Amino acid sequence: MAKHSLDKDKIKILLLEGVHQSAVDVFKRAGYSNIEYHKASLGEEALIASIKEAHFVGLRSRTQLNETVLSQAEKLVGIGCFCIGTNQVDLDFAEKLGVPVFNAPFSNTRSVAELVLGEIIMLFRGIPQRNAMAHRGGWLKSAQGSFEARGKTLGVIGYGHIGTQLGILAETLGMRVIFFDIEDKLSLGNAQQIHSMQELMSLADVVSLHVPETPQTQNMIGEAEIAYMKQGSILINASRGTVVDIDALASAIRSEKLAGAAIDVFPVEPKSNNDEFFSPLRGLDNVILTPHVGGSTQEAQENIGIEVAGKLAKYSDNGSTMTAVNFPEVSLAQHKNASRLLHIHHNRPGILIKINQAFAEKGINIAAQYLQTTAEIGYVVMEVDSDQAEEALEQMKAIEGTIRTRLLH
Ligand SMILES: NC(=O)c1ccc[n+]([C@@H]2O[C@H](COP(=O)([O-])OP(=O)(O)OC[C@H]3O[C@@H](n4cnc5c(N)ncnc54)[C@H](O)[C@@H]3O)[C@@H](O)[C@H]2O)c1
Ligand SMILES: O=C(O)CC[C@@H](O)C(=O)O
Repeated sequence: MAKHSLDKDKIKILLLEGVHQSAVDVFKRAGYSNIEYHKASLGEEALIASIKEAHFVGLRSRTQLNETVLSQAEKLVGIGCFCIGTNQVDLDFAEKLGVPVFNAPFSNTRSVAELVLGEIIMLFRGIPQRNAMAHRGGWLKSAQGSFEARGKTLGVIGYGHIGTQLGILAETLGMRVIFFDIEDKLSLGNAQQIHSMQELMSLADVVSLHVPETPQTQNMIGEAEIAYMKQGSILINASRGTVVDIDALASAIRSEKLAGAAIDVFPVEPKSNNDEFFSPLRGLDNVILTPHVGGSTQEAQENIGIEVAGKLAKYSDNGSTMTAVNFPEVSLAQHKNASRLLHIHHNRPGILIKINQAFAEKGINIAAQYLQTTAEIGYVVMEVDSDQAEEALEQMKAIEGTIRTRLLH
């Protein structure tokens, strides 16, 4: 097991939003016992108080790691988003601080695809409104507005990990699948790429959104886009709440332009299960409202816990940053018979030369060296003899442009 310049029991790991026990198990197996665990997200004040002493923080989609919070997190070494989305973290600011952000890009994608498939069937059959009526004592036994999914067209917007899996699942029901993506994508099954979103929306019986939150996807579906959709079609959003203009959707449901919708994500979501959920969609029986649970299955959460905790423990133990979303990616095996120095710096010309010069002047032998950069920062990993490591660390710290350094024995 790697020795650290800081003992492992002094490394504080802050876990928020009830991340799965599998994450705690991974950290404990890796020797990290100083874990502060919270079942819910923390308000900004409490978050700042807890994150101040934390070396690693793990969160899901509710916690906002903005500039104000990150500025107070002076000891922070790494961030783990125990989900796919990373929009809740100010990634650029974290990068400037030299803090890599990791996520779980695949682990819950099947869960989302399965939920959406189920919603497609339910909405085509008009089940949400029949269910709601039955709960109120009504009885809506009629084939009116009730259809099979077979033979209908599914339009997927954002044909990534979720969109592709949904497409394959929908084809097994006999649906025709078309998709729109800003990238040219390999079509799986018989799916067909459509190069205009407007055209896709006018062809599909059900449109399902699977795009990330970006400036381009902000309110991507509003009144004008809904107007292109087929009369009596269905809209599903399990991506991010900012993608759909909810007022426009509510009025399309009321006017019966759309026959139904399923929405899992909202522009403003309650901070905890004890807070009230407000939405213009409340009370519309043909809209399935779910509390951002697309990826919330036992299978997904357990796998995410293992994946993200594993990435954080690895970065802590040996400096590996593979799959970090805001940071130069370096894949490193465990170091043996040497100490490893990690140097994060502003990406300016000549820094590596300066480090090498400083080491040469002090007679520090470099056993291995790795460098990766982004436009903003550079990440150098060096291996030196352990008896020269402290001296090497001092030399590195003195280099102009250094953001932070770490020493792993
Ligand atoms: N509801 C949930 O619980 C839940 C769970 C997991 C993921 N998500 C959300 O779903 C999103 C998609 O997940 P994924 O794993 O499929 O991501 P992904 O990155 O694999 O796929 C996203 C796709 O969207 C495309 N895209 C990006 N911008 C676009 C645009 N403006 N127009 C059209 N296409 C665009 C990309 O090229 C990519 O193919 C995530 O970003 C996350 O926000 C929600
Ligand atoms: O678990 C969560 O809170 C977020 C789930 C989902 O939106 C994701 O981004 O993976």
